[in-house]
Amino acid sequence: MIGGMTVHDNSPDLWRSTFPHPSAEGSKYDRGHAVVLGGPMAATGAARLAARAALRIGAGLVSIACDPASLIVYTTALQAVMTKVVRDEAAFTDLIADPRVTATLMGPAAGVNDRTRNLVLAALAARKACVLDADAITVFKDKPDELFGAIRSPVVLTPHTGEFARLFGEVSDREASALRAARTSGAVVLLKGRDTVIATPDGRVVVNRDAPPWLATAGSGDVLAGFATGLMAQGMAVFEAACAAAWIHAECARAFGPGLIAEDLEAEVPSLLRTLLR
Ligand SMILES: NC(=O)C1=CN([C@@H]2O[C@H](COP(=O)(O)OP(=O)(O)OC[C@H]3O[C@@H](n4cnc5c(N)ncnc54)[C@H](O)[C@@H]3O)[C@@H](O)[C@H]2O)[C@@H](O)CC1
Ligand SMILES: Nc1ncnc2c1ncn2[C@@H]1O[C@H](COP(=O)(O)OP(=O)(O)O)[C@@H](O)[C@H]1O
Repeated sequence: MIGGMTVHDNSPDLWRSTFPHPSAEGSKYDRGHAVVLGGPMAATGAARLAARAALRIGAGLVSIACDPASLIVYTTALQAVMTKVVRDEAAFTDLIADPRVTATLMGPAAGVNDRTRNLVLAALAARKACVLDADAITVFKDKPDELFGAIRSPVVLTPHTGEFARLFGEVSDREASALRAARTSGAVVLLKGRDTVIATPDGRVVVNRDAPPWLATAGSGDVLAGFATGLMAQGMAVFEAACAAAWIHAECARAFGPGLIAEDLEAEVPSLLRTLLR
């Protein structure tokens, strides 16, 4: 108990019973379809990292929704991840209206502009499981209430400390700040750092402690967002998916060791999954 809050340390005991297991009879469609918003031509890496992470963690299908100009980059750089050209908000809304689309990820290198803002609002209007990271958070810095008012479905916000401050004010006590933010926004808030705090609007608080320092590397947060999205796409509840993603993310970094770059994280997933699914 800290300051009237009960805070649990993250461990598979908290979420293993709801971790998605592929069914023997199922097809890829039974494992969910995640749609990741791609960044523009000059900033495709973050969405690519996230999309591959979502696939690696078990989503049956992952598509990157991209503008026509950047299609060539995504299609040549990715194989198992699919690409869908999205010219405008209406096309994005149509894409995610497919009942087989089960989760969306918005924000990694999307750009801080009206397009990102409108597509985030479109994603939230679809009322599907949704992860909002990076620019999907920053783009609402002047109008956080507009974002909070649009959150009516299972949503995870994954800010680093700087992004957190843009919506909620400076972080003081990390657990109390994350809990306050979850209550204010109506979303699960995953506040990243060495100790990552995951808090829900109904008062649950979990801390994933002592991630190795080499996890603080460019693109690592994009991989984390992809893990959470891939788990939610498979139907895992939003809080449990956020906790599982944070735990797996840190364990992948621990397993790889120093010298890690973001691309290395997903290679550690299969051995962790073998243990978790046993
Ligand atoms: N390979 C890629 O294409 C990558 C693209 N990225 C994208 O680059 C854009 C900028 O991302 P940034 O994460 O630099 O964010 P921002 O540029 O939005 O914010 C960074 C600023 O926030 C402040 N800050 C405070 N606490 C911080 C913390 N704990 N970690 C980081 N910054 C903190 C610092 O003043 C820092 O200058 C985003 O669109 C992001 O998705 C990054 O994800 C890195 C990898
Ligand atoms: N000192 C630290 N020790 C361990 N992990 C850290 C530390 N600082 C940040 N991290 C982790 O590194 C990741 C960085 O994510 P983020 O800030 O979104 O970077 P990016 O936008 O480059 O992906 C987060 O998962 C965070 O929890």
